[in-house]
Amino acid sequence: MIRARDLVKYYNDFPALDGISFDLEDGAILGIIGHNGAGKTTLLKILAGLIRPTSGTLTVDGIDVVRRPIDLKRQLGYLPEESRLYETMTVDAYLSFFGEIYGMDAAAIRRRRDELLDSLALDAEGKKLGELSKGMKRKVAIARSLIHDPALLIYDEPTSGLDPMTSRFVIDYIRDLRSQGKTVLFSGHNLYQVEEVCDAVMILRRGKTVASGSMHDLREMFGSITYQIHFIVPDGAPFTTEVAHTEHDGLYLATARTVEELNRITATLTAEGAAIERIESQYPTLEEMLVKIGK
Ligand SMILES: Nc1ncnc2c1ncn2[C@@H]1O[C@H](COP(=O)(O)OP(=O)(O)OP(=O)(O)O)[C@@H](O)[C@H]1O
Repeated sequence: MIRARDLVKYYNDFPALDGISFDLEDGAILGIIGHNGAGKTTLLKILAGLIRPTSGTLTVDGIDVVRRPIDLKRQLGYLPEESRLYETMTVDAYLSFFGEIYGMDAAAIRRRRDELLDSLALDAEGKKLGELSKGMKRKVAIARSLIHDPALLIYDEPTSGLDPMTSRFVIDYIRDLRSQGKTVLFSGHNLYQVEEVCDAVMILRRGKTVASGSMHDLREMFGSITYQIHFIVPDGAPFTTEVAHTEHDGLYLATARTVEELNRITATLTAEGAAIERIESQYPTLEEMLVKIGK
């Protein structure tokens, strides 16, 4: 369980984070989104114990991360926004090196490394890190974050710069990590992916949380569902209605904002001789929410 209270981070006199609080249960995925410079990386680095907040408290499973960041290391896997890999090392040597840092024995390292390379579909036999594609490098960095089988993963823009296929693979992989019981916090600019995979989303703006919760909570917060009522009217029949609507090539469309309004409109239209063709629910997307919030 992560418990953050009133985290503040100043870079000189600039408040990059300005009072962030949240709780996150084990085994959940939290997506952190916001415009460039909103404070996502700063928050993730604090959560990973890499930088200290100017003030505020943070505990992960009872460990005080601000006071004892080293104690968190064993159960934490961190993927930086840009991971610098040791270009001349092979993948095997690189992952072994990090396994050793975590005190794993050679057999355990080999087992875990093979398991990870297999699950990440990474075939880099004998290749040096400097010879790998961007997608392969990202997968190596993900394998590195998982070598010691940590319970908490903090991923800064895990799919940034990846092609759609690799990006999808990484998102599915993150989903699998949750099904293994791991807790994942990640930042991203691909809002569709965040929306798809996260149990909870936090929207940052200028170092503050402007909204957070499940996608359901956020949709409610940002103006809930609208219902689009598509209907047709019998050929040649004169059709007049009080219901506000648009018409294009014989296809009519009316919009309702509540279930009550939806029921009222469909009843009225039907009584007036229209046939309801279909009703579509429309939710505000994360992208629309970010646009609404502004920079
Ligand atoms: N080491 C630093 N020294 C001074 N200012 C910094 C430092 N790191 C970040 N900042 C500033 O803090 C603010 C938040 O930066 P941060 O990298 O956390 O944002 P972000 O939301 O991750 O942005 P992006 O989406 O572009 O990666 C920005 O205004 C940035 O310029």
